[in-house]
Parts: sequence; C-alpha cells; structure tokens
Amino acid sequence: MEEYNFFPPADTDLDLSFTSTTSATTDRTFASSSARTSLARSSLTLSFNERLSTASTPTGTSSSTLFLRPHRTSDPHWSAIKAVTNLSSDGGLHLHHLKLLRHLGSGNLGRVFLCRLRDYDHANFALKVVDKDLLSSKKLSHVQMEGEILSMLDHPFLPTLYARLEVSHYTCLLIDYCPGGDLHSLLRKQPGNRLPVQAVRFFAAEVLVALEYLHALGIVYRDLKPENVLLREDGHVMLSDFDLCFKADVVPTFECREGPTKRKKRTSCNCLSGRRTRSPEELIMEAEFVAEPNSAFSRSCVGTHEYLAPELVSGNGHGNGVDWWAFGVFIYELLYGTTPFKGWSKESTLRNIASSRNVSFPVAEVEEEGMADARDLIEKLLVKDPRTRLGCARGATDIKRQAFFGGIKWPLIRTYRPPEVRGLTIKKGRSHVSSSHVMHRRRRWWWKGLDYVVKRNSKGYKYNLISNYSNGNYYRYVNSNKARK
Ligand SMILES: Nc1ncnc2c1ncn2[C@@H]1O[C@H](COP(=O)(O)OP(=O)(O)OP(=O)(O)O)[C@@H](O)[C@H]1O
Repeated sequence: MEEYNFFPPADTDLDLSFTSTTSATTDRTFASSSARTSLARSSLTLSFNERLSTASTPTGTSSSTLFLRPHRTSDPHWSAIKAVTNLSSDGGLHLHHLKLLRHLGSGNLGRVFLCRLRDYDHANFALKVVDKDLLSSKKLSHVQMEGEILSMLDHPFLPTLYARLEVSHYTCLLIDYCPGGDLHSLLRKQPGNRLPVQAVRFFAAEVLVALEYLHALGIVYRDLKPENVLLREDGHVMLSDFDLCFKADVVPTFECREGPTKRKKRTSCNCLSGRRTRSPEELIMEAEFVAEPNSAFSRSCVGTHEYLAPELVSGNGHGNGVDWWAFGVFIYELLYGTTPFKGWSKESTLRNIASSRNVSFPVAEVEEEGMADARDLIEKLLVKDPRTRLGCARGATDIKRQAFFGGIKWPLIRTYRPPEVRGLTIKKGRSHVSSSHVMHRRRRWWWKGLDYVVKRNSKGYKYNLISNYSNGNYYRYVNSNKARK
C-alpha cells in the first residue's frame, strides 16, 4: 500500500517531494536466502528538486554516461535527451531535468515513476529509483547486475537505458515507459484469464526473440513471467526486471542442419557465372547461426516459484535451460490462465515441479485451432531433464522452427500488428502516427512495385511475403499461410 504525504497533480511542473511506504507488489519473486524481508513498509523519503540534484550529484550523469544506442538514435526520446543535455551546463542529464508525474509501482529493489523531461511533453520515461541505504549487500549486487545488463541492451523488445543517475544514496535508471501495463494484468482482464491462441503466439514469439537476444549476449534471464512482460505504447512487448540475471560466456557457432530434402534440384543464380544447378548435397545441409550460452552455470536459487525449473528446485546448479522451461510455463499460463505445476501452497508447487509428473492439460470440449501445436511445444519445453529440453542445446533457433510458430516471418516480427484483445489499447502518439503513416505509405508503394515485378517474373509463385508485409498484419499473414498448407 502506498501512502503519500504530498503528491502534486500529474500535470503540474512542481518538484516532487514525498514520503512513501514501499510494500511488496507480488509474492511471486523470491531470492533463496532473503525472502523479501526488507520489503515490509520501509519508509523512504525522496526529494527530487533543483537543490538536491545539483548539490549532490558528484556522480550525476554526464553526457559520456548516457547510454547511446545505435538503433535508437532517431528515436524522439533520444532527440529530447540530446536537446536537454546540449543546454545543460556540464553536458549531463540531472534529476532536475526530470518532472516526475506519478508512481507506477514498487518492486523488490525500488520504486518506478513515470516521468518526463521538462519542456518535452511528448517524451515519457520510466525512472526506477533505488535507495541503496535500504538494501542488503545481496540486493545491491542485484541493482548492480540490473544496471549492467540494461546498459548492454539495444533491442526493440527490451528496455533502453537512457541514463543512469547516481544521486546521494539513490541510483536512478531512466528507461522506456510502457503505458500498456504488464501481460499478467492483461491476462486477468480476459474471459477465463486466458488469451486466444493467436494472441499467445504473438506475445510468445516476441518474448522468444527477446530471450534469443539476451542469450546471444550470454545473459540468462531467470525471471520470465507475465508480470515482467510489459506492453509498449504500440502494443509490442518489453521484457523488464533484470536483477536476477546472470551472465555467462557464449561462443557463437554456425551449425549445420538438414535442409529441405524434397527439392532434389534447384536452379540458383550466381552473380559470376550466371545460372547454375545446385547439387542435392548442397541442399541437404544448411548452416545456422547459434549463440546459446549452453555452458552457463549458476547455483543460486532465484526466480518465481511457479516458474522455477526442476534443476533450480533441486539446487544442484542450472544454466540457460531455466529460461526455456520458464518459456514453456509462460505459454501455458497465457493459454490456460494458470501455471502447469501450481499446488495448494508454494511447497506443493515446488514438489510438483521436482516430481517426475509430466505436464498435463485441461480437457476442452471445443478446441481452438493451434492448441495441439501449442501443447506439443509446451511438452517439449517442460521436459524435466534440461539435457533433452527443447532450446537447451541450440536455443531459440530450434524453438522458432516448431509448428506453433509456423508461418512467422521472424525478421518482420516488429511490423506485425499486435492482437486485438480486451484491455489492450494501442495508443498512437502524434509524432509516431505522422512519421509511421508516411513511412507506411511509402513502403506500400515500394512493395506494390516489387510485387508487380515478382508477379511478372514468376508464374505460380505465392506472393504472401509481399502482400502481407505491406499490411504489416500478423493475422492476415498467418491465415494466408494456413491456406497454403
Ligand atoms: N518501464 C516501465 N514502464 C511502466 N511500468 C513499469 C516499468 N518498469 C516497471 N514498471 C512497473 O513498476 C512496478 C515495479 O517494477 P520493478 O521492475 O521495480 O519491480 P517488479 O517488476 O515488481 O520486480 P522485482 O520485485 O522482481 O524487482 C511494476 O509493477 C512494473 O509493472
């Protein structure tokens, strides 16, 4: 429960000074040794005003500690930050540049606020504020880990760390704001607390791509659950909460796998020698990029009990496989509204996970299309032995190939339209609408031209990529793909 002594109206330009009591937001996450003991109503006073932030920012962010990201340089958030820091006397971003609007929530480590840059009303951010004086050394190491991981990320489904501010005994992380809430809340708004298969496929695919990226960096996430999947303004996902991650080495490899065997011969175009015929052997093996931290190893038992993998429960050490197990639980929860090994108590849940009992599914009289594929994927992910669990050896590469994700054009996933589900409002900011609208129109003309050329040059070929990309619509894509089967 939050109690504010003072909280200014959201749209005023006042400095914010308030006292709040933090409390646990959910009982799902725990660290093995310290089960949220310090969370019980720890009183915290923050004074975010000119005086404090300028007088006590010896380590305040300077321009060199802003986390510039190549993919985001044209993002309006960056433009706003650059404009502010250009005017700043020392070229840095300080707390007095930020206007706190409201409290978004509290977690294990600190509290999160919605904020804006003063004079830049279109750029909203989330500010995670951690009071280091209130944390144990173990939790401080989690804060450290979260900052470190965030500073490595540059991906559309992961938060961008715009700045890290060290002010007095506070660490403040400025990241993307997600106005859509989290997937857990969205799930609770659905009939039966479950999402339609198409929506699950969309969210699971985006989470998979985010996990793939984390694993390629050697990061094992360890806290996948719907609560940590936030929804951006455009309806796409953003994984949050990186304090339980651990880092390991990853050695990217090109691995060979069997390619299409049906086509015995195919004519391909070689720039130097013109047309040539590929031999059947060439078609059989395909090189695939795999970057999975499959030698990662940790002994610390962290996570959310319903999402813990058996090897985590047994405490004998675990690796990257815990994320793929959690991914199976995640898909199950989105489809069935509950987790697969949930018992009457935390202990019985953990016993169910550790037992030899395999995952079972509720029986439905009428089954939605795609449920059989979903069950097949879940069964392969919820294999108790990590050595034979899907994803553990070759990561997302193997998971993407499962029938449940059939038809998804992975490189285009960012352009898919999010599902229309109850409670998911997709806001379009003015700047976003205008620029994307223009881009969309330009792209449509471009694709139409290309579509015409391809149609002329290849008889009987299906043009689904082009026609569906121009729509940017995942559902149209999936449906036309089904029609082809
Ligand atoms: N970028 C964001 N945009 C919008 N809301 C956010 C953002 N980051 C966090 N929140 C909300 O703020 C609350 C606290 O988040 P925080 O990450 O500190 O803790 P948490 O998710 O509860 O996890 P934990 O306690 O395991 O650290 C959550 O309810 C979350 O939904």
